[in-house]
Amino acid sequence: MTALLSVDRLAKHYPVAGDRAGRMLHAVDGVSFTLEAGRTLGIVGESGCGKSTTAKLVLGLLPATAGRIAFAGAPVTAVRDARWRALRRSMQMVYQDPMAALDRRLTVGDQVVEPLAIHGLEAGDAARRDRALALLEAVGLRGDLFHRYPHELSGGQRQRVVLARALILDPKLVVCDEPVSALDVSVAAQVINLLQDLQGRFGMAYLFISHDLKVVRQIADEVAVMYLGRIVEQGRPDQLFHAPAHPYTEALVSAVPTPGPRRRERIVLAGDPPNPVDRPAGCAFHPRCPRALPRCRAEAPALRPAPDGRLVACHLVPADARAAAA
Ligand SMILES: Nc1ncnc2c1ncn2[C@@H]1O[C@H](COP(=O)(O)OP(=O)(O)OP(=O)(O)O)[C@@H](O)[C@H]1O
Repeated sequence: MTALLSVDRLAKHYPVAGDRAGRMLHAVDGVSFTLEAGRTLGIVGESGCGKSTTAKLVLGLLPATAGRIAFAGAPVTAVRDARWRALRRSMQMVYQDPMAALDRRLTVGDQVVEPLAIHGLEAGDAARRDRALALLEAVGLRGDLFHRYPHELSGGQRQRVVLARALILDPKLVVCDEPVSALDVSVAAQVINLLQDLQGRFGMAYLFISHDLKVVRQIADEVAVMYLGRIVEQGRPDQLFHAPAHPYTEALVSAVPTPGPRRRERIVLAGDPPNPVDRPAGCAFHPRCPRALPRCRAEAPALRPAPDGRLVACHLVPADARAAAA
């Protein structure tokens, strides 16, 4: 079966402004993953690890330095031709700040139907209105908000409008970049529930980006942990939460408060993430790793399957013997 989205050794490097040595910033540095139709892949990691850049590359909003992206079997590039526009209909984006995504001068109803006009899919006025009302209902908004303006809504309501607007094109993939980070905890939980409900109803896949492991755990079928432009661990949320294998995942998980007696001791990592211009030699995590070995300073670990099927890039984690022999 062909994956809906397949990303192969994707990289995005930026020249460092004014750097005489011609050094490059490695924002994304060889990321590979696949996402099946109707599933959710979460991407987590600290600020600056390359999550948003990965999202923009997947959507064809930025040209990649290297690597390949295929969506429904067709290559994704950032060349804005007719094929790109057709692909973009099937891939929608939901950002952190709904106010920035909405046009202050348009009513809720007009915002929701606008993508139909942008993509030349205009039906009659009545049909568009019915479709918008159905989507407002699907995202849990009352029809009487149709004539309201974004500033008259709460943050949670605005994010629901953004979702209705994304869904009117019937996308196969919705890239959600920190979609609930700007919302209060209880509203964020409602929006996460709504996202799950909408996926059950409409069947789209989510690429769900967040710095918040707790949120990703709730929604994702699979989680990829990024560190300095690379995936360091990828597996099911329960695997990563109950027994994180990479010391970086372990530190992230230890920072998530858990109720009850099984409280973990929080692992505080030394220092900030290193600069992606001066990527440390060997494993990029070794300067902050509490368990680094001499080998970690010299040799970059590959992302390999562990015996339980997850992928881990760490010299401390034994590889699956079958995969190692292959
Ligand atoms: N246009 C650009 N030019 C140069 N460097 C960039 C550009 N965009 C991003 N970067 C750098 O690439 C790295 C990855 O950035 P990115 O925004 O993808 O990270 P992120 O994990 O999404 O972080 P955040 O959660 O803060 O958005 C950072 O070091 C960032 O400064």
